This record gives sequence, C-alpha cells and structure tokens, in this order.
Amino acid sequence: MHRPEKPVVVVVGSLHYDVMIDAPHRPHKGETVTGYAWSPKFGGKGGNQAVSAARSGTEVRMVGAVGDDEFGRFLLAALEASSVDGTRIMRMAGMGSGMSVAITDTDGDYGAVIVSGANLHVDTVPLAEPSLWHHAKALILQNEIPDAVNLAAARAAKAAGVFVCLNAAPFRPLPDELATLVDILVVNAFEAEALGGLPVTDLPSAAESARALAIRFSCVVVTAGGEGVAAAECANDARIALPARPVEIVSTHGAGDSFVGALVAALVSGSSFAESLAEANEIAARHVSGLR
Ligand SMILES: Nc1ncnc2c1ncn2[C@@H]1O[C@H](COP(=O)(O)OP(=O)(O)OP(=O)(O)O)[C@@H](O)[C@H]1O
Repeated sequence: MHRPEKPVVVVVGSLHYDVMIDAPHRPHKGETVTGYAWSPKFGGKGGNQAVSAARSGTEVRMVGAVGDDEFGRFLLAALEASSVDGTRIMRMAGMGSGMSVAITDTDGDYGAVIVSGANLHVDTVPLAEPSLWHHAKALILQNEIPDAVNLAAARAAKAAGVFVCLNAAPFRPLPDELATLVDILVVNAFEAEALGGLPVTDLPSAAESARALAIRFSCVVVTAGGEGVAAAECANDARIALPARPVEIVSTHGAGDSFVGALVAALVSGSSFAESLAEANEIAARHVSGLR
C-alpha cells in the first residue's frame, strides 16, 4: 500500500489565471488607459494555498476545475511544477478557466475583476474517493467555489477523520452547517469584522476580534497585514498575538494564501499551534518581501 513519506494535505478550491497589469492609473468610465506592462500569474486562492503547502514540504492533493483552454493548461502545468497532485482537477469542456485581471497604479493601489468560470462547476465526485483522503491530515477550503462543494468536502473530511481549515475569503455569509464542521477559521481584518468579529485596526484589536469569533469557532486566526496575526482558543495556546516581521515590501498580493498554506503544512508536520503560527507569520513576511 502507498504510504506517503510526507504529511498529506487536501485542498479543494479555486484556480485562476491572473493577468497583472501596471498602469499610470485605473481607467475611469469610457476611458482607455495605456499601461506599462502585463504579466500572467498562477492564481486562485485554492491554487496559491496548495502551492504554499507543497513548498512547506507536504504532499498536496487538489480538487478543482479549469476550462478546456490554454489558461487551464497553464494552471495545471504550474501545479505540476510545484509537485501538487492535480489529477483530480476536472477540465470542463466548453467552459472558460477562472480568470482575474488586476490593474496596479503608480501608487501601488490596485483594482481587480474576477471571472469564476469553471470554478463554479467543481465536481463533488472526487470527494467521495477514499484515495483522496488516504493518509490525509488536513483539508483547506476557501470561498471561491460554491458553498455546496465546500460543504460536501468538509463532510467527507470529517468522515475521514481529517481536520478542516476554512479561509473564509472573500467574505460571504457562512452556512451554519459548514461553520460547525470548521476546526480552524482563518480570516483577514475585513472578513473578521464581516463575520461578526470586532473592527481590526492593530494587533490588540485583531486579538479581540479573534476572541469574539471564538464563541462560534473552536480556533480562530485573524491576520492583520503588516500588523501581524492573532489567534484565539486554538488547541492549548488559548490566545496568541504575533507582530509581523518587519520587511521591505515588494508586494502584499497573495500574503494571506502564503500564510494559510504554511500554517496548515506546519500543523500537519507535527508543530504545535503556536509554532505553526510563528512559522506562517515568517513565511508570509518572506512572501511580502519577494523572497518566496
Ligand atoms: N507588510 C507586511 N509585513 C510583514 N508581513 C506581512 C505584511 N503584510 C502581510 N504580512 C503577513 O501576511 C499575513 C496575511 O496578511 P493579510 O492580513 O494582509 O492577508 P490577506 O488580506 O488575506 O492578504 P491577500 O488578500 O493580499 O492575500 C499577515 O498576518 C502577516 O503574517
């Protein structure tokens, strides 16, 4: 029987082909702006978190969907290059892959449009395959695929004895049943407040917000960008607040995904919750500074 040498993480989630554009400013109504440069980027919260967990040394199996197009081929090749098992990712005939276009202006502010495409049609059939859960220790979910798929994945994970980490991003109301199946909730400042936490302006308020959300969830992690990260009621480390590592910022894009993948990878590798949080805080800072 196949016994993986590395701890196994399952990611069920989104894949997007990201088009990143640098321009003097974002277009106003009816305006055409001449940009400076564009580049394609592998993306989607599911894909980014899968790659981050694999980089942290875990075996990662991903369930998702891409279109039957060039962009889907790019996304699958990128997963393979990062050693993520993408054999359960459906290629949907006659459908476009998920895509986002992000325009960053000279001040570094950006605006984006996301088209979910194939991500809205992730098949739940692979979730029932015992091979998906074989030796798995964790499931990571986000909010870029339908709730019904997240729910089916969380139920299957629980049946297999696997813990569930939900990165509730982007914000949308959380179905009650899904909330009861979540072992670790990870949210940023905006999502924390939208889910009923307190407004987050700094590290102490992130800690307060995590504590407020811990009434509903057994373990809550609130990421607070350059302020750091706070957690409440996770395992035996009831309350933790860690300042962000001071780094030169190259881009904060995807910091949250880097954090989630690294956190879960550290947990399934046997680190304590406090150690895993510190490791993820460190890795996300490296991501922000362009070193990972
Ligand atoms: N400026 C920064 N300096 C150091 N670390 C940072 C910085 N910004 C983010 N981080 C790290 O990344 C984590 C996640 O950041 P953040 O709260 O901005 O997530 P997010 O809003 O989900 O990000 P994104 O949507 O851009 O992926 C932080 O808790 C911190 O560990």
